[in-house]
Amino acid sequence: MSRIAGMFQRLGAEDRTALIPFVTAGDPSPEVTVPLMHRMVAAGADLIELGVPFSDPIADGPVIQRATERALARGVRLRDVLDMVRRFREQDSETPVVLMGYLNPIEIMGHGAFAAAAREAGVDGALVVDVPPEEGHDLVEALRAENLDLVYLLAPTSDGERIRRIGAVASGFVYYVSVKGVTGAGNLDVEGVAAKLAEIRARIDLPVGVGFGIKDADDAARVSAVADAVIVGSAIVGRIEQLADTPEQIPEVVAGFIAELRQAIDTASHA
Ligand SMILES: O=P(O)(O)OC[C@@H](O)[C@@H](O)c1c[nH]c2ccccc12
Repeated sequence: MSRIAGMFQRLGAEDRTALIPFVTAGDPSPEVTVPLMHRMVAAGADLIELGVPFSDPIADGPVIQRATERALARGVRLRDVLDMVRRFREQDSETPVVLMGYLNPIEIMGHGAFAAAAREAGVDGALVVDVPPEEGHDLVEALRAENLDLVYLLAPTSDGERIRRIGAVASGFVYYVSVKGVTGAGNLDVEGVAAKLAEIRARIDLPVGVGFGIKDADDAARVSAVADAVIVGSAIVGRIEQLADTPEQIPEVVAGFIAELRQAIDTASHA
């Protein structure tokens, strides 16, 4: 069983919802990321979604775009991100790591080379935003050959046919984007999310993570009542941005926020 499937199975048995923080690798500097990942796990993160910096991040809102710019300014590239995961794995063999990124840097490395290097570094899966499920893409085959999970995005606009198509190729979990637009958007409609999740679950037998627009403990609690995982990006990355000049404070402040989210989720799912 994959590390991701194992994590969801373990939490499911306890009737708990997973907490998935997103951070951009190398933001605000390369040294911060690995210690930050460990602190997030200690504070209650169940899986880490690690963003690979890319110069044209079409799906990302301003907060994550600025994080990407900080990381790129420090020269952080795909190889460096893999290296961070390798170092993270020296002390953590349990927590799944999913890389979130865009196709271009992967194509430059080569699909097969990327998949092999990701596997070897200890990556568990990838969410490649600009690879749609209908393209029987080489990358998909390459990742599958290395037993890496493939995470796909579903949106409020995804119809039954698209949900079915994604169900045929996805593994690990599927990511439901709870609001239209880019990351960091507002207006979380939990009832709308619940209705769409029922439609997804009728067609896909995988855990469903929900992200986009979850900005505090209250949002996390409400979403955790309906989702298998709560994904939080911009609210964390915004805190990192505020501490960009005092990076030594980042792990502690982010861990404090993660602990708050964790507690809200556990209280809500046991309610
Ligand atoms: O930032 P938000 O609104 O909390 O949403 C999570 C999101 O940032 C993270 O999962 C993510 C970052 N970049 C992405 C690109 C596509 C889909 C998802 C993402």
